[in-house]
Amino acid sequence: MPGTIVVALGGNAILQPGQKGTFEEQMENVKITASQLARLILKGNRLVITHGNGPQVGRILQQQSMGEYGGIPPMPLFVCGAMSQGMIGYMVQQALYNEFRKLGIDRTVVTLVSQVIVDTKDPAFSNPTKPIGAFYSQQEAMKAQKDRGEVWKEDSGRGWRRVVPSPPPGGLLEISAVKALINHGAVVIASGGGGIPVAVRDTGEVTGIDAVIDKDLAAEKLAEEVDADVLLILTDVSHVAINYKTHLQQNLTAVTAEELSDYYEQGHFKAGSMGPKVKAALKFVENGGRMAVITSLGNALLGAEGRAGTVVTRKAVVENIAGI
Ligand SMILES: Nc1ncnc2c1ncn2[C@@H]1O[C@H](COP(=O)(O)OP(=O)(O)O)[C@@H](O)[C@H]1O
Ligand SMILES: NC(=O)OP(=O)(O)O
Repeated sequence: MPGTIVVALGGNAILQPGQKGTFEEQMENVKITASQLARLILKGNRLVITHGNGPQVGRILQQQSMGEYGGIPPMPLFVCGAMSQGMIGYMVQQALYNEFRKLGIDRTVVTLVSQVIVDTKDPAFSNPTKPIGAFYSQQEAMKAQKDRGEVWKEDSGRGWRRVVPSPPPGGLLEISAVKALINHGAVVIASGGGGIPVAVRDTGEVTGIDAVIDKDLAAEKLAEEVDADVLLILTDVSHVAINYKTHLQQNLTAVTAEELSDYYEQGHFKAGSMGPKVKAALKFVENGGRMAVITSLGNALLGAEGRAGTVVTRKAVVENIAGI
């Protein structure tokens, strides 16, 4: 059944672990992603796209400190977030334009620079959890902690990454523009990297604040705002698993919000990776969304129909093809 789908693209859809992160590599990944997304449009769906920026915003931040060599002032983390929205939005926008042209789809694609309100008093500011940038060895991580006072953590058995504060998303300032563009028939790319974190000051002005919002939690908010039928979270694993990376690992296919919530409480999903995806999926269906799906990019088409990946509904109504 076609409907409005909010698609949350994981960092992997844009930059895969082990890749250097050149423009060409990222563009190639984005082209593969775009061909999947275009097929969702061909099936009659309306798409709102959001994306992660963890790998990119960390690299942009590192590039800033390299600039100091020539006396060029570095930009703060929240500006790096804005840069990452422009960079990734541009790549997705162009790749979709070219894919639509090939397939004879007549749709405008628009990227919106999006600001998301956060609470400066949130405890997340004193407990960094969001991994950004590339993966490093433990030795390199310890050195960065000592030399630069940064916080680094091990990320799901894949290596060490810098972590930064990740407060929960509040409202998206540009939401009325998102809605207007959807109603106009455009494919909208919004709230990239979870949105640029901004705080409302006493004067009522908003200003940027150093943090990286989780894109899955921001995607859920966006999905509620645009009254989406499906929240489709695309990442680098085909399923959410319980007892992940143990000999008892079991992939979840069709699961009710109640069951998934129990697994969440039991601590099966890591903070900073699968945890927020599960939290976003639960919130979406608990607040009335038809279905939330967490799966890999290659499963996007079947996933959008609840026929692949981990499919979360309020009640077990979806027939899931186990194993895909
Ligand atoms: N219980 C789990 N089931 C599946 N994957 C998990 C689980 N816990 C942690 N992960 C990790 O979560 C990763 C996906 O999260 P993340 O790297 O944040 O994705 P993305 O950048 O695509 O948003 C997977 O590659 C996997 O290593
Ligand atoms: N902002 C964010 O959540 O990015 P990733 O999904 O790339 O970690």
